[in-house]
Amino acid sequence: MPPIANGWLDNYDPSCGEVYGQIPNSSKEDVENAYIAAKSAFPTWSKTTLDERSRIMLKVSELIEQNLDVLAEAESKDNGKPISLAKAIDIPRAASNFRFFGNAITQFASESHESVGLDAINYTLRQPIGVVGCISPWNLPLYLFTWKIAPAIAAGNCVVAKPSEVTPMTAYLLGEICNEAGLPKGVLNIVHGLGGSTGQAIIEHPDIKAISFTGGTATGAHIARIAAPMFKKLSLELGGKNPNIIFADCDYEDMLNTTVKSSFANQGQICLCGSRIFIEASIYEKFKADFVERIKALKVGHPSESTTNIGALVSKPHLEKVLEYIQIAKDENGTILCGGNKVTVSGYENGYYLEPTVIEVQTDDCRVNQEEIFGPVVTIMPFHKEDEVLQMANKVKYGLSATLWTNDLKRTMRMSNQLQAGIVWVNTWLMRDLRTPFGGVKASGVGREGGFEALRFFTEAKNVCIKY
Ligand SMILES: NC(=O)C1=CN([C@@H]2O[C@H](COP(=O)(O)OP(=O)(O)OC[C@H]3O[C@@H](n4cnc5c(N)ncnc54)[C@H](O)[C@@H]3O)[C@@H](O)[C@H]2O)C=CC1
Ligand SMILES: O=C(O)/C=C/C=C(\O)C(=O)O
Repeated sequence: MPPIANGWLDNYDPSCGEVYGQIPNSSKEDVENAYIAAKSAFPTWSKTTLDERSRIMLKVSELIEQNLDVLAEAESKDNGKPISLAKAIDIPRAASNFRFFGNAITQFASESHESVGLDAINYTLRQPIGVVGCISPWNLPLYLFTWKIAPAIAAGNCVVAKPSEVTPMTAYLLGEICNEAGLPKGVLNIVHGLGGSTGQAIIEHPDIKAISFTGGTATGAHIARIAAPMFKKLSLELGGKNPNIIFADCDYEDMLNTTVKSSFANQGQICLCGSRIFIEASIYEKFKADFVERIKALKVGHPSESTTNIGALVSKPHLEKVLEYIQIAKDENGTILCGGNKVTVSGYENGYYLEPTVIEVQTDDCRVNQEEIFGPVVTIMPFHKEDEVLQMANKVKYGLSATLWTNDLKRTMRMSNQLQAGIVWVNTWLMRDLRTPFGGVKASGVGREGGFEALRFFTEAKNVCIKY
């Protein structure tokens, strides 16, 4: 539906820097209408059988898979990521999110507790909350939008959902798919628009009782300030500055291949990317030479080219932010080992392309090692001792994920226990099992997504105690 106040926003194609469409800039009134539609759908949807909810969600998943090419092209055009990546990762994961939660809801069980000796039994209901808000970012648009919506509707809620204004296209297409799959009207209400107005209207809405948000830490803090005094349930998945810790005893080739991906996949715009690489001193010089050689070989190019490894950054302001950090690195006496410059792609001269950049830093407390850059920029530095690297790994305000490369089991256990992170990967990166808890500590967020954690978030526990 067009926005009531007829406000529109330009939508850019980052691969060429041109406007290619317009999206609604929804007002508070549009959000209110979305809320009213959700509220009226809730009594029926919350009583719809689990089998029927599951059937519709599996149909959505199937339709996402059938529309793989269209969705991947749309995602790539909106975001600048290589089409090959959208086809291999983003869109299949969006389908998995619906399939996973469509199945999970049929296995979700509540608990009972017998009060032995008191002749009483307690059972705990897990009731849907009502109308909930889902707000997602631009880096993995459909992947993260569906990661929130799927558990919310599986649990029987109705949703007001806002994708990022920077990458709205696949959310729009998902709406059509949900209609085709037979999701009843009002269960999912997608509103487009700016964070500060449309998003703000969602978080301020007195009757939207839970907010699931993924995005920047500053925005997360703002949302918490508004939502906490209203006693909303909050799930905040925020930024990261994740350590990638490499010991000399690791499987070197495997580590090198994976580290290229964990540094630069999706142009480094994944909150889980390992942006601070710490290497044991005995293999530092070898790693430095091999890594830089591999990064120099990556091809920056138009997202539609099958040979492109690194596409365009998502927006001009974001490109400028990342370039500022490269300047900060130079000012801090960091050494740019490769990259650092904008790239001009022939025929797409105004696109937002940047070389993958590796910076050698002297200390772990410089700004480029402490602040989230969220682009194709990583730092490297050597370490000598386990305690030393553990201390550096933990000495940031964030605590989302950490990656550890070692074949020493005792060290794995010691480090995993002490790393301040919600997720630790050992000898792998971004290996996802959707049943596992997903989220961060410290400034990386509050709450956990994934599996039954997400279904618990999107339900209220009510205990019933019966004396017999
Ligand atoms: N997944 C992650 O960890 C992400 C981290 N970031 C980080 O955040 C920085 C800023 O990027 P942005 O695009 O500005 O992210 P953002 O946090 O502002 O945007 C994420 C979502 O929140 C919405 N939003 C913004 N202000 C809001 C408000 N007041 N109320 C409700 N919703 C609101 C946006 O419209 C978007 O849908 C990035 O440079 C990066 O460092 C950005 C995107 C994703
Ligand atoms: O759930 C996942 O597999 C990945 C999530 C990634 C983000 O939340 C992010 O980059 O913001």
